[in-house]
Amino acid sequence: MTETTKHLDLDIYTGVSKDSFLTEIYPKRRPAVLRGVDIGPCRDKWTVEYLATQGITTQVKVHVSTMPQMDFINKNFLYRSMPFSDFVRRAAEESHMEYFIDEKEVYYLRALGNDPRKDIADIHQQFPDLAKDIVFPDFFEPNCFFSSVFRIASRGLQLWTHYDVMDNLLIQVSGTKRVVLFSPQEADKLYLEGDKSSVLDIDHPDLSRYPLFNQAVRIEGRLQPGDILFIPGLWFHNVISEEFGVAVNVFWKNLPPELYDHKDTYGNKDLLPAQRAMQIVDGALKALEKLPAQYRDFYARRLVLRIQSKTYNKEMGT
Ligand SMILES: O=C(O)CCC(=O)C(=O)O
Ligand SMILES: [Fe+2]
Repeated sequence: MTETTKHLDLDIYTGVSKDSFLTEIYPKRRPAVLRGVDIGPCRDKWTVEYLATQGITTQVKVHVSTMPQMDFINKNFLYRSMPFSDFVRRAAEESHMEYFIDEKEVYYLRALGNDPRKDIADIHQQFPDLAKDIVFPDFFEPNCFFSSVFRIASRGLQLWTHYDVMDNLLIQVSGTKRVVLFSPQEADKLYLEGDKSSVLDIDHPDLSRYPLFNQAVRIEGRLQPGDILFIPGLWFHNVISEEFGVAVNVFWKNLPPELYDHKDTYGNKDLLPAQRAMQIVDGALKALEKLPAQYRDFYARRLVLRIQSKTYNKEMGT
């Protein structure tokens, strides 16, 4: 980290009830750690030994990486399928007798639906016995529920900075995690490729390639077992599992249902009006191609100014 990095601590709230969440925390639309909320018996029950007795016949598709920092640009990971019980054992061990790439490889599970193209991840469907051990906070209307996703990581694993479109409660059941978040308003400093930031090493960014990165305000904290991290939709997050860790996150549709893409099984496809706007911008860029470079540059700047003056939310300072 260089000196120019602006860093804030994540807010931590204790004694959170449905009422205090909805009146004091949720309306701020800022990430927050909720500490001490009842998450059910999973906290004590979900040891490696116990989890490894579950899901012997349930196949999971996992990321297998040679390096803890997963790289979606140079693809230093593979996808492999294995029984859930084997996966848990492997993710919890430091060195493997059986491996795909090398004995020190690390693993990450982001659970999927039964048919990943059509079905949405829901631990009640894929892991009904384990689902009995976890209680989701009743902070949103049950009919807004979208998915519940097992996230299990080897020690050291770092998930790249990305955003999801729905509001999210990330329930950390075991293991500690370092989380870094950036406001959606920092998007222009994050060098996005779709929903991900191409800056993989957020602690030592290559400033010759990503000169603005350290100007983004980072909000940082550490999740402990039992903590719940509220991640408002569009907030960027980067996660390092400091230990083998088990988490479940719950996405819900916090906006009217017709705004969401019905083909989205992950909770990360852009909202329909945003998709349409991006297609229209692509059309505008195509139209500008007919102009010589100097003119294209000028009208592109005018377009940017027009978009900024008509849409940027001036009240939302970071
Ligand atoms: O904790 C993790 O493994 C990643 C969490 C995440 O990306 C999410 O809940 O959306
Ligand atoms: Fe996410």
